[in-house]
Amino acid sequence: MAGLKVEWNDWCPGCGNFGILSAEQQAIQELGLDPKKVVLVSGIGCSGKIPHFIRLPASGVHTLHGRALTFAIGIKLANPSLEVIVNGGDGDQLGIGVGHFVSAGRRNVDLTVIVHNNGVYGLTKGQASPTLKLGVKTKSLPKPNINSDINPIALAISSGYTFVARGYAYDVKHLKEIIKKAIKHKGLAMIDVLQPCPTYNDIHTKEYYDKRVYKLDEDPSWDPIVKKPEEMDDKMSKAILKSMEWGDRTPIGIFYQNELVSTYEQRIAERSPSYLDNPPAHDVIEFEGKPTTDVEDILKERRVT
Ligand SMILES: Cc1ncc(C[n+]2csc(CCOP(=O)(O)OP(=O)(O)O)c2C)c(N)n1
Ligand code: SF4
Ligand SMILES: [Mg+2]
Repeated sequence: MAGLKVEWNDWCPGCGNFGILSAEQQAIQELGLDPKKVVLVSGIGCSGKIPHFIRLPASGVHTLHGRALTFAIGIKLANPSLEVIVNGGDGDQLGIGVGHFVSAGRRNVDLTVIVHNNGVYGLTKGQASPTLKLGVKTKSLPKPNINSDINPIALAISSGYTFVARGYAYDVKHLKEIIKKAIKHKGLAMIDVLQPCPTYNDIHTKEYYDKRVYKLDEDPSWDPIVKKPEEMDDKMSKAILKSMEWGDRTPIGIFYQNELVSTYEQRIAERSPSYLDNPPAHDVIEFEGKPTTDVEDILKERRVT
């Protein structure tokens, strides 16, 4: 899908996805990234259409439901010089894909993961997503939600994500700044974006969030950045506690950031010194239909003696 220019868009009027798309596009441009070195990887859902709708000559892969993160990790590890951004719904990443979401934290691959948190399965007409709270009844549910919810911020922090933030789709300027920081962060970044779905979620609307969201960065005492290893437990606990604030006052901004943890790419490079200069994507794997890769050569550096 490299360089695809799409002039249409079929999101419903007022959908929060427009704000996310705009913030993401502006973040890429303001950081001065070469769009040809940016890859957007999405799952299945309304949110999954971002790689089609972006107006930049970036590459995009619209993958399978719940599997965007696995494709993204593969792309980044094959070619660490690419900037890889994952876009997926709350159902995609915290329902069917939650196993990948959790285990990705152990590796800390240098990626940005954006969760479009609308409380519903938008594309399939409004079933409850994993972020909808117990007892809440959105308009296409016949009865109130029978399941408890997942807190994406607390889950990401406890899984090992090293940049964890929340944005609001209707505050594009603020969200853009968070996306820029997440992209610049060295390690696995997750942004939980409050994304109104005016078609199926009549509870968490723009009017609902406009009254409730407040910015963490406006509180001078809030410092989410881990600067010394001994601060880690305290900052993690404070961030998780803060993520439990919900309802009348809902915080947005950076909850936790820690660049003291090595990335998976650095860990591989320690074992295979040529990895970063000569990653797998540079290998010529076939010539005139015949494989050129000598597996013995690749395995040499990894041999356990
Ligand atoms: C393996 C698989 N299971 C189920 C589906 C059906 N399906 C498509 S999108 C979707 C949920 C979409 O919700 P979410 O991930 O929250 O994205 P949104 O549409 O809200 O952006 C489901 C269950 C599918 N496409 N593939
Ligand atoms: S169904 Fe909801 S999430 Fe999907 S495009 Fe419409 S408003 Fe957006
Ligand atoms: Mg959803």
